[in-house]
Amino acid sequence: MLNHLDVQYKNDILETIIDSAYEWIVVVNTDGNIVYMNKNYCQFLEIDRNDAIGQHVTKVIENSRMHIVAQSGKEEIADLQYIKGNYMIANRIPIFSEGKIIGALGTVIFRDTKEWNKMSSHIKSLMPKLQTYLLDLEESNGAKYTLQDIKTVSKPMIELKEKVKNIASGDISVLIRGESGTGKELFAHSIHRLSPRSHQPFIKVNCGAIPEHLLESELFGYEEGAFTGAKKGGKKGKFLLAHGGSIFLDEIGDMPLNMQVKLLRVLQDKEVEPVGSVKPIPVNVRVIAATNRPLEKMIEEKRFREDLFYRINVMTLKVPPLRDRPEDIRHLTEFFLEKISKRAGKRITKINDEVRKVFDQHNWPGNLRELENVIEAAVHLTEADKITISSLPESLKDDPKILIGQLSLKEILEETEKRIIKRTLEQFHQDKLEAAKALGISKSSMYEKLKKYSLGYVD
Ligand SMILES: Nc1ncnc2c1ncn2[C@@H]1O[C@H](COP(=O)(O)OP(=O)(O)OP(=O)(O)O)[C@@H](O)[C@H]1O
Repeated sequence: MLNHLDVQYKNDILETIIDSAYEWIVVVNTDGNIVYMNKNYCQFLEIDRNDAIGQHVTKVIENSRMHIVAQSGKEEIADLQYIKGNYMIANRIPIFSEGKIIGALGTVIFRDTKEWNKMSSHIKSLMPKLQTYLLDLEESNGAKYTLQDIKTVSKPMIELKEKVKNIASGDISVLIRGESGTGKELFAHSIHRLSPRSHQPFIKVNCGAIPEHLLESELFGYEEGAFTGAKKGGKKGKFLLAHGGSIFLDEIGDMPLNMQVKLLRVLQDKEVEPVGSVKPIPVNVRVIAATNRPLEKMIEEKRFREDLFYRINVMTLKVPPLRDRPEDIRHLTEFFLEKISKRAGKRITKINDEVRKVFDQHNWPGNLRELENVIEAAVHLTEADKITISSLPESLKDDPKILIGQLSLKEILEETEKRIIKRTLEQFHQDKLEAAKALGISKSSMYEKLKKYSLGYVD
């Protein structure tokens, strides 16, 4: 139980806080009579606090509406109020106790509009600068995408996005797996952006694209004079650039074995040794890796180190291919169509039913990247407001699956055979013997088929 001294002690603390507050504060009861006014407000109004308390608020403060709010219960925020030759910006907030209105609290935040104008123009001038800093930060930080950029209506993808929210804040290594073009990079960016390291750098390394002899200096940097052609002053490697932030090791399955050993050492010892240096430098990075390779099989074949696999694979995210999330095909088609046609300055809003069918039945080996490219090409080829089958690339139209439901199995097989022969002949510049050899059939069999399909190549 609180004793009298405790209550007095708390009251004194509260009184000091309220009295020294920058704002001017007044409290009225439901009759509109002042029950409290802080020291600063009394000084401004040149009134003794004891004289103010008990008086109706309209007698003490010009143009006050406190008594109205203490009756209506409706708050008034940032209202302009003219007091003693100045416009004030006032907030009036009703006070409730046990569900009943018992009065109102009034605060004046800025003493006059001049001060407000000064403040707001200061803020306005700061905004573009802030924007530039944010853009700079984003650029140097390198992580452009967030979870909102990963468009999906598919359940496993929605669950994956949820998983990202749960694991992003931890500092654990994440391995993102999935076919090419499924969106692995978007997930890597999102993890970084949701992590406590989000204001630190995000550095991407494409382990498959950097020539083997340059990979070590790219990753760990080099000292001045480390080799002929080395830059003056040396070069910082990607690990040191990522210090404090995250490093995204894309295509890690393509990293040569000797580099895998060096990478493992860095991850274990948390220090890097630039080429030509003997002094290791401590480094603090979170590792996010991605691959479309079958790492387990590569371990069996001794093409990927098992110890490195366990280091990077503390948590796995498996991004499903587009063909396993058919609901996303339609959703992402709409999304890409809107995005691309807007960018191209066209108004293409519709997609022919036949095109939808082709999309639904296509295998999408290149996943979302392929879908995006197909729509990009179609948008540029289309003059009307609708995408039709004629604007699709041949490879898509050739997919025999689109014939299911239209032809019998025998007819589909024959149609496919015809297309393959035609394409092989094109590849071998109409040389029938070479084409027959490539297809593993005899010369006579080739002639028979040319005749059967009326390909018009029979001599
Ligand atoms: N869910 C999605 N919503 C919107 N765009 C997406 C989505 N997934 C992928 N994309 C787009 O598809 C393209 C490929 O994505 P991304 O580069 O992340 O794939 P990836 O799996 O990393 O491919 P790779 O293995 O070839 O590096 C990008 O242009 C990306 O913006």
